[in-house]
Amino acid sequence: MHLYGPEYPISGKDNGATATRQIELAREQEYVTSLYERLDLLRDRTQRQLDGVLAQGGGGTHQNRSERDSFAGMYAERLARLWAVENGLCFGRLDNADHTSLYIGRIGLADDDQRRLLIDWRAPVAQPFYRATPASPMGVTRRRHLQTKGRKVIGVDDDLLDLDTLSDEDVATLNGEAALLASLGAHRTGRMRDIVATIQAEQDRIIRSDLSGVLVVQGGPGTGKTVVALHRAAYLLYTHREKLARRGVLILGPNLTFLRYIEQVLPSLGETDVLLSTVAELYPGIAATAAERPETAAVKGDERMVQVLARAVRERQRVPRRPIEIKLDRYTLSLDGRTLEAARNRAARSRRPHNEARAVFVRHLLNALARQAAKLLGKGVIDDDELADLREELRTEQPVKAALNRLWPYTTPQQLLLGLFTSRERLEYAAAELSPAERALLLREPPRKGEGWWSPADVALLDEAAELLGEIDPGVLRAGAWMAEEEQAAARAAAREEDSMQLAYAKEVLELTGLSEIMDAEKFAARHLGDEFYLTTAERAAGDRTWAFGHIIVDEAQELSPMDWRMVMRRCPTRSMTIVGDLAQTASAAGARSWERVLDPYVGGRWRVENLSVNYRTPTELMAVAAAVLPLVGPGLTAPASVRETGERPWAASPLESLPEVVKAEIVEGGRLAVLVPESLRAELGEAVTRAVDGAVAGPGTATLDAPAAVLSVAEAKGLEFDTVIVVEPDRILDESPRGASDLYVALTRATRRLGVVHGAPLPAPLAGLERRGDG
Ligand SMILES: Nc1ncnc2c1ncn2[C@@H]1O[C@H](COP(=O)(O)OP(=O)(O)OP(=O)(O)O)[C@@H](O)[C@H]1O
Repeated sequence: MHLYGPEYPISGKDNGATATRQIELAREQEYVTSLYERLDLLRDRTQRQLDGVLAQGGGGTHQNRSERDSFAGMYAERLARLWAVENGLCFGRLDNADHTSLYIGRIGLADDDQRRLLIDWRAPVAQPFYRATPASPMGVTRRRHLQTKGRKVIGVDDDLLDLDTLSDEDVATLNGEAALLASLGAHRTGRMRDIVATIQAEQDRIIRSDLSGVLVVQGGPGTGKTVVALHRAAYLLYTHREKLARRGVLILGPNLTFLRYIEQVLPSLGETDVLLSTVAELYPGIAATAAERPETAAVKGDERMVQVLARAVRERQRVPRRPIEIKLDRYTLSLDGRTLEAARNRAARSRRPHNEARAVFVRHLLNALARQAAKLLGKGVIDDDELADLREELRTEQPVKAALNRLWPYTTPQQLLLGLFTSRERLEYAAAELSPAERALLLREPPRKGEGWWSPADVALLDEAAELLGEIDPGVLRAGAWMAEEEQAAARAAAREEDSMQLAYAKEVLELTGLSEIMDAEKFAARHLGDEFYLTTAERAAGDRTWAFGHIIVDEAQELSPMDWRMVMRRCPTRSMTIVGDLAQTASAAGARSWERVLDPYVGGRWRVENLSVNYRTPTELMAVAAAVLPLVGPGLTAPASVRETGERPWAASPLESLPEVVKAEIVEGGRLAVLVPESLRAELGEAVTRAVDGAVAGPGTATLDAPAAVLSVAEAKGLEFDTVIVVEPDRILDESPRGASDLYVALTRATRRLGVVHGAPLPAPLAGLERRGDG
């Protein structure tokens, strides 16, 4: 039963019931108004507390300042949280069999006597709001959804769970599902919304599942995997705040547009300190934006690259068989093959990474050189102290330093990969297990000025290389003498950029906290940001390659390559993870085909899987078309069941040239529209549509989220949804990649209302039966 407010007039057939509903609405309004009054009061109080701290100014001891800053940070954060929950503060009520009622909302509120006024949706007592059913009412007689607009209650919608305990009047005001269906039928805005008011029972189980261990959430398109994963992040932060606030939560998504699409969900749930990232951004300081062929990315993602990189590092440690000479002012020293080999073996046996094992290698050789020098100086037998003195003397000699650098060079991950991928000889040495064709895919030109060189698939390789190479002593790194000249310039430029970023951040912090009047941003940056004092956990984690997160959520997880998984697992030694994906949607050639193969190497069968089976996005009529394509993806796959019908039938139109006109005609229907095209036609069709249709935008980029019409490749539309989708040349989408069938399935499942196909080439068999529209 839906109780409509004045903005939703209902038929006047039953005036008695209408009056009852109006009274009911007025009652709820009264309560909701009192909650907002409480919220306003808390905001005022917190603002005053913040003002009080800020009024103390910037003086005092370091300890005073740091205490003040952390109080200011705490109050500012609390204030931000209180402001974030303005919309939809309270969205539900539970009536219990013991005649008590609880109101459920985005945060918990209590009065000054600690009486609960509003329960946070994540609290255990709120669980029945999402889980109770007539078969298992969990002590609840009625679940009520409150619809609000601003601070006004505009509708009330009830689920009856225990008929016997309700009065006749109550029974007259009951219904279910209206809140969910109203939410699903709404126009899309280009940004994902939270679903806190309408979480379904199967989703709630996942959201509240244990923090520890690996949880796989498998589900077809539109089953809410992403939105559930985000609510799970909010739930875990609420329930394990202490643990997770320290170590942080990382959410990985497939691309930047997707991250922009989901970025408002957590703040709307009052959680701001979560790191959203793509795999391509996981190596601090590297912007991995270069495009490359999918076949190349597949080779880079292959597990055999572990061996390739290990051998590439060993190649840097090769020593000559012939003796080498080191000419000093007073004498000439020499190192024979055997000594070099012995030093190398000793360093290798230390099992330290390359840059750290260098100390072992160097020490061994310096000892050999010092003994030789003693002999040449006629010193006979020398003791340990004398040996040490000679060693240190030799260490500073330029020719000795040069020889050691040649024999065991300090190496950064960037240098290792650059050296490997730009040299046929090095590739042949290091990548023996790859076929000549695979090696050819890896070989490439050195970087050109102003051109991005690193691709997303390189990031996991850089990370692997960083593990094999280890840290370079910061003193050595700062001196930079071991770097080539252009690298030194790049390092200096990076340092300058970092400084200006810190300054910009300092200004932002000061403005936010109202301190800008009394504190100079430059001094503030020097004092606080230098020691990372003011950074949030997520910001600190973003800048640290070795950060270990408290929990990681991987969305569209089927796309990660084995090398990506190695990197992600290194970021989460406790293996507390939520892995969200759909194997039927795998597009990347290096992506997953089974969760066992992905996870068993790391957690040996100790992972649990939850399935989501209901599609909340795509109506039945559209899902039938997508389901027909599923057998092309693989045998035995089933499509999720849609939760609603719309009566809108999918259609097909020709010729291809009619596309701009078709888009113009469809755009009139309102909402957001996407034209999903094969990669090879993207430029051409993007141009044709944007020229003809006002406001249309061609991807990639986040501007496509806000445009009324966007032309995108299927990869760019991953994880997104639109009111209307037009899929172009499905036959070419199928043929264009080894996982073309998955791509087509993804494309056909992006619409929430309307679906059309525009084609020039014949339609693939599963789509041949589509209703024709206006063929010319
Ligand atoms: N309980 C719910 N109440 C309201 N809306 C919901 C609910 N569950 C899911 N939705 C909506 O359904 C749509 C699909 O959700 P989501 O994008 O999370 O699905 P997905 O499984 O990640 O899809 P895909 O794999 O196709 O990317 C979103 O608009 C989401 O808000």
